[in-house]
Amino acid sequence: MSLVTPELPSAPSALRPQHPVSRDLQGLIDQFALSLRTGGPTDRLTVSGVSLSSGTVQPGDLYVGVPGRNSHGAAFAVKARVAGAVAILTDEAGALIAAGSGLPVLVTPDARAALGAVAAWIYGTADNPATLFAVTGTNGKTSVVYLLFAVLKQLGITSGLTSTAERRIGDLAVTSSLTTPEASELHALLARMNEAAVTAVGIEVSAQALSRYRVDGLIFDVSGFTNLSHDHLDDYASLDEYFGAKLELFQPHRSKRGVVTVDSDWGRRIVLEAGIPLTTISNQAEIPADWHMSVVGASAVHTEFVLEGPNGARLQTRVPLLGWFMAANAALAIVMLVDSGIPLSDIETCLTRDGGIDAYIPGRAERISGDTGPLVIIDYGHSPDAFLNTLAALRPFTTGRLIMVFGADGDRDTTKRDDMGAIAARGADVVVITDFHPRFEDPAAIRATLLAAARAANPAGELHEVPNPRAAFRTALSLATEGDTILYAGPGHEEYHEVAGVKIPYSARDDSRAALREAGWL
Ligand SMILES: CC(=O)N[C@H]1[C@@H](OP(=O)(O)OP(=O)(O)OC[C@H]2O[C@@H](n3ccc(=O)[nH]c3=O)[C@H](O)[C@@H]2O)O[C@H](CO)[C@@H](O)[C@@H]1O[C@H](C)C(=O)N[C@@H](C)C(=O)N[C@H](CCC(=O)O)C(=O)O
Ligand SMILES: Nc1ncnc2c1ncn2[C@@H]1O[C@H](COP(=O)(O)OP(=O)(O)OP(=O)(O)O)[C@@H](O)[C@H]1O
Repeated sequence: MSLVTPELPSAPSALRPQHPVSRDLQGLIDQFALSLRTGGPTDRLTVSGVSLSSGTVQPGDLYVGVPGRNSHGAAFAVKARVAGAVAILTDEAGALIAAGSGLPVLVTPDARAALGAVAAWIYGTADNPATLFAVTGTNGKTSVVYLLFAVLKQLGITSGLTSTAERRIGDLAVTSSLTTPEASELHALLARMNEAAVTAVGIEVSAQALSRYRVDGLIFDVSGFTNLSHDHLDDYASLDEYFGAKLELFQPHRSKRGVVTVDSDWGRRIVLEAGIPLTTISNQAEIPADWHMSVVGASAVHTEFVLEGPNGARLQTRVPLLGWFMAANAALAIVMLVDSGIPLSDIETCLTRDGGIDAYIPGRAERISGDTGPLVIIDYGHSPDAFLNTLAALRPFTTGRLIMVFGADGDRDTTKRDDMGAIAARGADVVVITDFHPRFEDPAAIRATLLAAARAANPAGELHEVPNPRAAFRTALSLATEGDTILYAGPGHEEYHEVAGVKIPYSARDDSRAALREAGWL
């Protein structure tokens, strides 16, 4: 039985503490040396929460207005007041915009930079009683956070997580929007977790979160690094800059200690440039590291591995997930737990009792098919490296043809598309190119780029272009038979397809299950 089922209840109220705090607004002004520009007296006002968006303001909130790509948040001060905000915190430019809003206007030089500390003060989360784990890297963050959660549950420890897929407080699940919540939401969530007696939290930390102060006001107990490869070059000028954002997690103002995968030059650079004590882990025997993971057995539904560490430490266990990289993610999670003070022997005892890690990770190398028909895997991979890894992981379990369905998302890093097309065409026998969140880009142009790259990489390869994702999957299924594998990469756990600003309901998991049933395979 899987540890976590996808059908858990969704409860947006779980993102806020159930027992709201009440903080004196004047105390906030004094604590952060804020200047009061306009508005009425503040001496009797209290604050019970904080919000970065007028759309999420709850009565009693401090509304924080920051400049964005489209507008200055201060422009929504009236909306925030109507929703119940008691004051606005903003910058000098915002103070001018919010002057007539009827809210007391508190000014600080950079309101986004102040948000984490302010939210921690309001929610009382600065000295968090829970053990805080952070995970960063291009691929594997969500998986490691879920694996931490799973092992903690098997150890009997009530834990929480924030990830691209979900926020979790014990068994309660809430759908996520951002990978790492804004600081206002993160501290509210941690306060809610404290109420629920959560004693360990896994937090997925994107590079964007580090660059945008989203994890300010916290110091992580143990931070993990998976890997770094081409992604997000729409946000960063170079891979070096992207790396620099992630490196910050391994400095003393962010984390107490770290566990770093040293299989890449990027991991080895963290070892040289970090300012905190580090433990190293490698998935390759020849690379020197404190811990080594090696895969000792695999099927299409599980991966068995051995983890060996200092002083003869050794653990052999399995994950109910496909691919060496899931074993690497599990090994990283286990070493992070050991570095937080949990004895390896305790972990071994419960994993042996349960026959391995009891984890379910929505949309990550997730098997959709049953016992007959083609093997169907839905995966959230949308970077060249993720394609490379999942295709390589699936090949040994494919006696027939490996069919890959994928697209590239619009309004995101366009420079990775050539590699995505080329890797798919070289690694799969049949490629079906479809649309995947074109957003405001022309979907036909995105497909044309992928098709050209795929054709150039493998001129003799079988290529199909099917714009509609539902139809694309059905095309793949019509080409498949027993022994074949279909890898549908991109949508993972997501429940919508985003076209020109509209989120059209679409679950690749549900739809591909339906298609398998229509074809008589399920
Ligand atoms: C590019 C970027 O970082 N955008 C973020 C930014 O939005 P923006 O600059 O477009 O904001 P805006 O629309 O100009 O609005 C300015 C301010 O007014 C507020 N506002 C706006 C309209 C309104 O009616 N009321 C209101 O209060 C907004 O909340 C915002 O604070 O500020 C918003 C909140 O303040 C963020 O939610 C939003 O993240 C968007 C959704 C985003 O996609 N971010 C990406 C880059 C991201 O962070 N991705 C990583 C994942 C990386 C991975 O794949 O691993 C992540 O951690 O999620
Ligand atoms: N350790 C790993 N090394 C390389 N590829 C991986 C690893 N773990 C996962 N992947 C691939 O990356 C995809 C995304 O995995 P996951 O969601 O865990 O990563 P992520 O870093 O959280 O990405 P995102 O923030 O976009 O969700 C997986 O579906 C798989 O294809």
